[in-house]
Amino acid sequence: RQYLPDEVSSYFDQKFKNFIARIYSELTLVIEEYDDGLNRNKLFKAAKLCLEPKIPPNVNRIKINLPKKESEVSLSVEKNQAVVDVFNGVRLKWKFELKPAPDQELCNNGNYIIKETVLGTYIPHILKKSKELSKKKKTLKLFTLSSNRINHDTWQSAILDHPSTFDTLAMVTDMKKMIMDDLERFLKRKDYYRRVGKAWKRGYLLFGPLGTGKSSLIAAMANYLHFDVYDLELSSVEGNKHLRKVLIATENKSILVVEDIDCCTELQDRSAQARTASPYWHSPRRDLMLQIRNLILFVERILETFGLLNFTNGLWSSSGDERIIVFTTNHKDRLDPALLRPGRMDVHIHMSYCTLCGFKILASNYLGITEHPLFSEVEELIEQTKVTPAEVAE
Ligand SMILES: Nc1ncnc2c1ncn2[C@@H]1O[C@H](COP(=O)(O)OP(=O)(O)OP(=O)(O)O)[C@@H](O)[C@H]1O
Repeated sequence: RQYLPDEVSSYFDQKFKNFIARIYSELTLVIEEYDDGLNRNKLFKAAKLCLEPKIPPNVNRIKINLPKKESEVSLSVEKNQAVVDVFNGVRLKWKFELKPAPDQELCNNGNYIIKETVLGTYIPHILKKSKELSKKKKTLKLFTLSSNRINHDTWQSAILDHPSTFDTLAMVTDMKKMIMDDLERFLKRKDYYRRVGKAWKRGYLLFGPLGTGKSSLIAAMANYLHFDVYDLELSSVEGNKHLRKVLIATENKSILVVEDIDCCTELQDRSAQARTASPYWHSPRRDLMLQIRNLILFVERILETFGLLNFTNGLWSSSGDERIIVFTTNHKDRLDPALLRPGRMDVHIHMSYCTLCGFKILASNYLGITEHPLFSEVEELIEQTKVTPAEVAE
């Protein structure tokens, strides 16, 4: 104590403690992919993102992949291989393990096991780095529900490579600007939503005839925001419980799309099916049977609508942040008014027939023409007829 300065003695002290810790103590942290069976653990995702580029020299199994929009082959470590990361002089050993699924719900589950870790600094470092990496992410994803009966509540992803942007969209300029401004405002309003006690989400209803660009607009929104898209087909949802499960499994910063919302109940088709399937169809009691069946279908329809309202308003909205939900319909008049009220569908966008402005955008996109002597004639004609942008494009 008399001869050694404090800095020097504490340096050796620390080194000695580290040495002892290395020999005698080993801490294992387990990071499950799902925290309670439903919610994805953000740390798991962050760790996966940060560790993927690290290929240790002694690994003998490496996955290679050439993703769509990329020019370089990407490498990643196979399951059950260890990856070593060094942080502030500490070696951290990560292992991605596949647990045998306790039940089918968690068949994608896995654990990252960390040895010798520094909770206070290393984990925040991983979270920060993963945020930076995901900002740089180039490819968007389109998620659809798995058609496999066993894991029908898991989302399968494909690369979303839709070229539609707000520039290529045939739409009145003011309307485009309104949508872009609305999206921008939504992104900046995290604190506002918190302050007023509302979930940070925005609902859009796109309505209009077939081929007026509803899907193209959704793709343009995804490209503009750089958000992944979840395409939810209501016909593949088996009741409220299933719906809740699949919605909770969606990620933040995403667009949930429910197309053709007016077709979801298929009441007419189902009553027709019920009629043909009925053994009483040719019997004197058929009228009574039909009435009962129709009543059941009516109740079913109410329950489905109720479930839909429930999820737009309740659980879904509180289970994530920065969500956009887009409903599309060709028949706005057929929708339940409760579904249209503000707070559920914040912005109603009418996708209408082609205007001169839209025509000019399409002419420029398809033919590279920005001025033409026939434009004045086109202007007159386009006011007289109803033609969709899809027809003009064709
Ligand atoms: N507003 C538009 N701007 C640019 N292209 C459009 C537009 N509307 C339609 N198209 C063209 O027509 C095709 C079909 O359009 P899209 O699928 O977006 O229409 P939709 O309204 O979603 O149709 P549906 O209701 O049948 O799903 C697109 O691939 C695109 O090429």
